[in-house]
Amino acid sequence: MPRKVSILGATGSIGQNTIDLIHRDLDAYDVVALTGAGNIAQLAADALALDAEIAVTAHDHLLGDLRDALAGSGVEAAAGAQAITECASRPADWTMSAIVGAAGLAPGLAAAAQGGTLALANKESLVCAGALMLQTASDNNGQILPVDSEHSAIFQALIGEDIAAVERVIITASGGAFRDWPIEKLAQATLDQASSHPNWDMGQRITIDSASMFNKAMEVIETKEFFDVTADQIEVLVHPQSMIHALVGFVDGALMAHVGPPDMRHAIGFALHHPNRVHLPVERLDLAAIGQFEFRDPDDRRWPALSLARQTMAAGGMTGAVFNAAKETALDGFIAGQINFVQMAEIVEQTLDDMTEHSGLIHDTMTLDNVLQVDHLARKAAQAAINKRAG
Ligand SMILES: NC(=O)C1=CN([C@@H]2O[C@H](COP(=O)(O)OP(=O)(O)OC[C@H]3O[C@@H](n4cnc5c(N)ncnc54)[C@H](OP(=O)(O)O)[C@@H]3O)[C@@H](O)[C@H]2O)C=CC1
Ligand SMILES: CC(=O)[C@@H](O)[C@H](O)COP(=O)(O)O
Ligand SMILES: [Mn+2]
Repeated sequence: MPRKVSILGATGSIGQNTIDLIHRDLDAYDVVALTGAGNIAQLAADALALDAEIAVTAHDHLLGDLRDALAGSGVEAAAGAQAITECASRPADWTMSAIVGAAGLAPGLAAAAQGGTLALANKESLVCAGALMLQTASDNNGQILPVDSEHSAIFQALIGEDIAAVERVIITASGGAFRDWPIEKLAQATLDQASSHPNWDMGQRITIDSASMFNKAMEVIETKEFFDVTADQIEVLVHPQSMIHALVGFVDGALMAHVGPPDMRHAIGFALHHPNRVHLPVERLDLAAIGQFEFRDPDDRRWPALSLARQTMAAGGMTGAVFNAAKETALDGFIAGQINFVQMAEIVEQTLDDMTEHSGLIHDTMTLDNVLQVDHLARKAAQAAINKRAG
């Protein structure tokens, strides 16, 4: 029986890598839903090639273009955030959650609520609402498998292990585009410079987050939400080669490292086939040619995002939604040229402080509505902080 699969964020970097794997063995899958936003040509081409049930764009004004591209094919077309959430709730055995940003939260929850396996690349949904995501999957006999490379690595290192025997979890960070820049030059970093990753080929937003270390800050929170470990057990280690993705340290002193090339088709393929391991089309590392692995401690002055993540975890409740919304708004501000690279962390810090006036809401019950309300207020506060600096 072919497996029913859906891909949310199909036109992006993770989505395209997922389609690459599915394409190689198309008879094994029935594609239910593919979603995208602005890239209608890609969305339509993939929906046709994979014979999807439905293709959905996030943008209402692009529905006509999508309908035209799919005319006569039998593939349904739809548009809007609501339609994405609706298609995510259609029965599927396996769903890839790879929309970028908090926009992926409601569709991810809808997919988790219909049971099946949710392969989770959208780290923002764990940062904003980790407990809700996990509870929703477990209430509906579903499972969430991590796709973020570090979290897939931790998951793999923990197979057959007792979590009580874990002493620490180390996630690696490439250091991003400005790893070796003088700190005093960072305020002049341009959008182009920040949009280039030394090792990974990814979407623009996560690439800039890697340069600011906000990606790793999110991943520290993601680790705490997904695995049964405390914030104090999570460490970040700069590893410029991005070949060791994470290490788990056990009480007997052993460190289990996950090593592989920087190619997301490993983590995606692992989540697609778990609990089996199948042949995947990724490079095999030649360790003798690599010669050595390099490590350093992260510098808090260069990457203040890491201590902001610690502050966020200590504050608890829905502070993760504040952190994520502030980070997304600050990133928009940097992309739009309203603030400089260094000011992104300042905006997040100020938003965390300003949002303490909503501490009642932040510590209320975690529901989708409450998370979205926190997200909305935090975006407003972050935008106000940006406007103050810009004007
Ligand atoms: N790329 C990577 O290697 C990794 C990514 N991740 C995470 O996976 C997620 C996706 O990242 P990545 O693939 O790089 O991102 P991309 O920017 O490449 O792709 C994002 C996807 O989301 C769609 N999209 C954008 N805005 C919206 C919206 N408002 N509503 C619905 N869909 C939208 C895009 O559509 P369109 O392109 O048509 O506009 C595209 O399909 C992120 O959460 C990221 O942090 C995690 C680990 C590694
Ligand atoms: C591929 C992946 O998982 C990214 O999240 C990666 O971690 C980004 O690289 P950085 O280590 O530079 O954040
Ligand atoms: Mn990662």
